[in-house]
Amino acid sequence: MAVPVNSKDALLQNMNAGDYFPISYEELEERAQTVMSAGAFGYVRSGAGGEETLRSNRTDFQKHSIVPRVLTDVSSINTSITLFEKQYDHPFLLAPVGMLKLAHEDADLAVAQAAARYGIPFVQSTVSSYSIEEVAEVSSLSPKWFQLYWSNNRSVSFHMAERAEKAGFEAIVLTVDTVMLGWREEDLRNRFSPLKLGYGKANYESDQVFLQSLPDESEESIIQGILNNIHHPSLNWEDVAELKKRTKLPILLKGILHPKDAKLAVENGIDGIIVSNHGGRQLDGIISAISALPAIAEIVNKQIPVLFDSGIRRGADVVKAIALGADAVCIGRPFVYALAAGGQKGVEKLLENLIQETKVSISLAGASSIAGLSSVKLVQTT
Ligand SMILES: Cc1cc2nc3c(=O)[nH]c(=O)nc-3n(C[C@H](O)[C@H](O)[C@H](O)COP(=O)(O)O)c2cc1C
Ligand SMILES: CCCCCCC(=O)C(=O)O
Repeated sequence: MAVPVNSKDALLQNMNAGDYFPISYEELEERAQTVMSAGAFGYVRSGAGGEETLRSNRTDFQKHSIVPRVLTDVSSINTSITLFEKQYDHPFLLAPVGMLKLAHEDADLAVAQAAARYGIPFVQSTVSSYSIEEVAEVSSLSPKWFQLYWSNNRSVSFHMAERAEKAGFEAIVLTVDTVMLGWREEDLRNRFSPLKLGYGKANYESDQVFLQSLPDESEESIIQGILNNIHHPSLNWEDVAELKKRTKLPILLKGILHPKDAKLAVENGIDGIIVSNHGGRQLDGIISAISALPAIAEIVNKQIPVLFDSGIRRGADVVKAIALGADAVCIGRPFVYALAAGGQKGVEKLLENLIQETKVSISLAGASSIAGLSSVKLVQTT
């Protein structure tokens, strides 16, 4: 399958394609709903509480409008970015999403291979459906980062980071907004718990330090052990400092929304941050991620990379987030739905469309590079 190089090629390719594959986020979500169980789909789609934040992640994007420039010669577009001294062709990563077997049997293996095809970093979750080593095996030469969920037993956290480093992962993303799971009404309604179903156990059942902490290695003990480990309300800056001492990899904190925490991250020598509200899945009623971004970008002032997620659905969203100060964005739910709808090929199709739509959006905004987006004007409406 050739990768389209502009919107005309994409249109032709789509016209010649056999089966229709959903293009928009809305169509993808609809398709995913038809192939996933109600519990699994509800888990992916939903947000915490009354889903106010899930909604504002989108509606606040719509409050920012691009004021495009014309006659700027956009015949040559460069969408590459550099993070931690490595260059990537596209300004996006795939956000960590746990328990991907809920969407497709091939889960992380399919997604890692799709991302590899475009040189897009895949961020593997701690609660992934395949282990760190299994993902490394299918994507040995391509960029991948590891997302760490802190564990009550610190030695388990340090050991997971060590395994990721050994397996060739290039950064550690420590998620700091999920010290406990948010109040998720949809899952309560559906009586749905993917952790209890065992979809997120791959990294635990293959971790000697974790296994040694259990009374025995039965399935029941493993699941109970994960549940005990994953609830980690005491996580604090000292733990982060300790983690930093234990790994050579850059560490990013995911889930930063307050400028003071962004400042503390810089002061504590953290290598990067991800502005995110976890896709509205943690605390409901909090600031949308896009509203939090400008003040954080301002305080960080380019000292470390600022990544962004929660609400990216289209190329124009990528333009807006970068114009508001992000260095790169992470894609979440769209790739989960694409995985459910078409496995690895589905994720590839999504990425192709997103790459293409982002290029078109950057060009039509009047810029020709990611750096050029910082001077694209946005106006805010209420
Ligand atoms: C089903 C699902 C599982 C997720 N699992 C994780 C996870 O294991 N670790 C993590 O840091 N974030 C996790 N996230 C949050 C994503 O990394 C990301 O912040 C979020 O999906 C962004 O919002 P969006 O999907 O609406 O764009 C998960 C999100 C979803 C939808
Ligand atoms: C307390 C950690 C459970 C992680 C579940 C995966 C996740 O992040 C999610 O949003 O769901």
